[in-house]
Amino acid sequence: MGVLQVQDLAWRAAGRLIVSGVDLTVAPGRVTGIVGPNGSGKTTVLHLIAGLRIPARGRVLLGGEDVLALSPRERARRIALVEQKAGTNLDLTAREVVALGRHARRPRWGRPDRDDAVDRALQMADAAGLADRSWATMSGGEQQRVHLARALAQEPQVLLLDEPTNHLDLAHQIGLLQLVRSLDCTTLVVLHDLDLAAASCDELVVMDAGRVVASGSTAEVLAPGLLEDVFAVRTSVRHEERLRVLWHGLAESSPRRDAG
Ligand SMILES: Nc1ncnc2c1ncn2[C@@H]1O[C@H](COP(=O)(O)OP(=O)(O)OP(=O)(O)O)[C@@H](O)[C@H]1O
Repeated sequence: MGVLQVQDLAWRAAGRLIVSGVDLTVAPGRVTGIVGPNGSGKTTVLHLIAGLRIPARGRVLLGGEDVLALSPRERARRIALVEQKAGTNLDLTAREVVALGRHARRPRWGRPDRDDAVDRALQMADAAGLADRSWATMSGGEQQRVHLARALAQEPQVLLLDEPTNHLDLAHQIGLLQLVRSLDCTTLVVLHDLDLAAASCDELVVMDAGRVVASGSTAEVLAPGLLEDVFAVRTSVRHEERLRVLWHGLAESSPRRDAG
């Protein structure tokens, strides 16, 4: 399993740079969180890493190989993305949605063997009870668990998660992040909840206005001064049985926001 390296990444749309100068490195098996205000470029970075967008500058290397040089099949065997908003209009059951994740792992010719990976993935995502339910009738949180199962069924080296907990109840939020930590995957996860990020990420990357403004170990990065600057919120950071971020209210003013 190779290291994930993002080097000097930039992407342009509608005549403006949406992200630029983005560098990050995720070691095999580590969980790195990306945090930042709305519109700061987090989803764009995940899409660039997944090879869904072509960078204006820079590159993404997985184990030293440029992800854009990989065939779509090879990319799907190595990288799985759970999108923030992902729907399908097709009338599929949850099991059929998860089976889509096996596409790149099936033999190209001949009948596929019975594939236990779909059941395993459904169980890991606590979605086995949903297997025969219609995708279209599921709640947001149920759909989110099935999407995670689809990504797990890919058996990827790199797991990219875009706000994977935003529809989940608290037990499933904690369960998902514990699961992610237990996987043998290199994981990059976008989170809005700084306390969940504190509890579950080895490293953090903070984005603001399309740039990385801080990165490093979670304990180093989560400093109230930086959080006030970037998020315009007053916080305190506690080292209790785990690292915790508590918010106290909006900041009076923020130099970074006021400048923007
Ligand atoms: N195809 C596009 N054309 C024009 N602008 C775009 C396009 N895609 C993204 N953007 C803009 O780029 C900026 C960054 O978007 P992105 O979705 O990466 O942010 P984000 O940090 O993930 O935000 P959020 O926390 O709200 O999900 C936003 O201002 C968005 O409107």
